Order: sequence, then structure tokens, then C-alpha cells
Amino acid sequence: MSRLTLEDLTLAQGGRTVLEHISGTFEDGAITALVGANGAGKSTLIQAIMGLLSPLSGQVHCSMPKERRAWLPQQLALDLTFPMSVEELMLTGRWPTHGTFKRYGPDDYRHMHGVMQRLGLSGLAHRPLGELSGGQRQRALLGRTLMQEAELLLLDEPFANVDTHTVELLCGTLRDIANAGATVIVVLHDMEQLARLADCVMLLAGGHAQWVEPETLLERHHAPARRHAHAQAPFISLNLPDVPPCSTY
Ligand SMILES: Nc1ncnc2c1ncn2[C@@H]1O[C@H](COP(=O)(O)OP(=O)(O)OP(=O)(O)O)[C@@H](O)[C@H]1O
Repeated sequence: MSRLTLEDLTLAQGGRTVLEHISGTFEDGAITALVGANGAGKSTLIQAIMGLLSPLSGQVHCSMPKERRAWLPQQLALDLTFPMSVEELMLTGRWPTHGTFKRYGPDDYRHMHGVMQRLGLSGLAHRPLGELSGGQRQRALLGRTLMQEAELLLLDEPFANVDTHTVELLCGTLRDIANAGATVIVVLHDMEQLARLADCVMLLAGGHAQWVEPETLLERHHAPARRHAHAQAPFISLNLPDVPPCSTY
């Protein structure tokens, strides 16, 4: 089953077309890796899926309610001078359903404490966001989406600048979120993480999208590495002219 479909989307930024004829269906419960070089249009596509950017043509069909859609932007895009604690950030996850000015009830706090425990944040509830490490901050941001009970989760490079323990925790939590039926789309640059997480891959290049199986991408990536054993690159190679399309799309 799918609650998110892209139909022949053309998207522009600043009057310039960035992506053309983008189509595809995102299955419930699947994790899709969104892959592409800098400037390929990954954030642009995310903005369109979130309803923050109107397409020039085509449509995003999304049947998840707006309050159940969550977007984790790149960490660099966040204002860390904003005076907010981990607990306050987590509780903002309740705003879409709960409203900004209503008092939080015992259920909200119970849920929050469970999420904090799961993400190893229990000792950091009152720490200002500006005093967190990259990994702690990313856990707090994911915690916010768990508070929101997101059914559509879009993450832009969630593993950038985070420690290995946090990568483990985030990967496990994202899989749990998907197993619970959510649609998860993650912008990834790292092959190891792609191998571990992705059920399918949407590759953006030259203004177009191609659906590929993760295994195909990994085989292509590792083939040159076998020939040049000392030159194995950790990041995704995007020179993939003949990648066959993903069979499920
Ligand atoms: N607000 C904007 N106004 C004008 N052009 C923009 C704007 N935002 C993005 N662009 C341009 O649109 C293109 C796609 O940008 P986008 O941020 O979607 O790429 P990306 O794949 O997410 O890149 P990165 O990996 O660097 O985050 C780029 O050429 C970028 O310069």
C-alpha cells in the first residue's frame, strides 16, 4: 500500500527548473534513500513533498494528514541560538495535533519520557540545544518526530556530524518507525548507511530521477573498489549511466 505518489513533477527554484518528470510511488513501511550530487535537487524534492514548494507541473499525492508529516532538515539549517531545551523541543512535536498554547497533559509527558529513554536523552532533558553535541541534537530532533507520531518522515542527511553510537540508534529507530507502517525518505551520501537502511533508492541526476535497487548501486560501487583495493571511497559514486530501474516502481 502507498500513501505517497509523485506524478510527473517538474520543480523549479528561483525561476530555474531543477527537476523534470519525477514520478514514483513510496510504499508504506519502506525506507527510500534519496541520492544525488550536491545541487541535484534532493532538498527541492523534499520541499515539494512537504507541500512547501508548488510544482510547475505535476502533482504530489499524499494522503497522510499534514500533522503527521515530519521533516528533519540538515543540522546546518537549524538556528542553535534559539533558547530551547531538549524537553521543550520534544514537546513541540505535539504542536501539530495539540496546538501551541494548550497545556501538556500526563500522556504527553509519559510519551516524552519513553522517547527520551529510547534515544538515550533522559539525562539531557533540560540542556539547551546549543549545548548539545551533533549526535545528541540529532537524537533530540528524531525524538521530536516520535512525539509527533509521524507517518511520513523525511530526513536530510541525518547521519552527518554524528557519532557511531547515534548512527546505530538512529538506524534502529528509523527501521522501527518504518516497521510501524510509516513512509521514510532519507537523503544519504554514505554507502555503508545506504546498504544498511535502504529498501529502495531514488537517484537524482541531470534533473531526472531513476529508481534503483540498493543492491545494484552497491555492486556498482564495490566493483571499482575491488580493482583498486586501496582506493575504496566511502561515498556514493554517481556515475551510473546504465543502472536498471527498480522493479517495484
Ligand atoms: N531558494 C533558492 N533559490 C534559487 N535557487 C535555489 C534555491 N534553493 C536551491 N536552489 C538551487 O536549486 C538547485 C537544487 O538545490 P537543492 O538544495 O535542492 O539540491 P540538493 O541536492 O539538496 O543539494 P545538497 O546536497 O547540496 O543539499 C541548486 O542548483 C540550488 O542552487
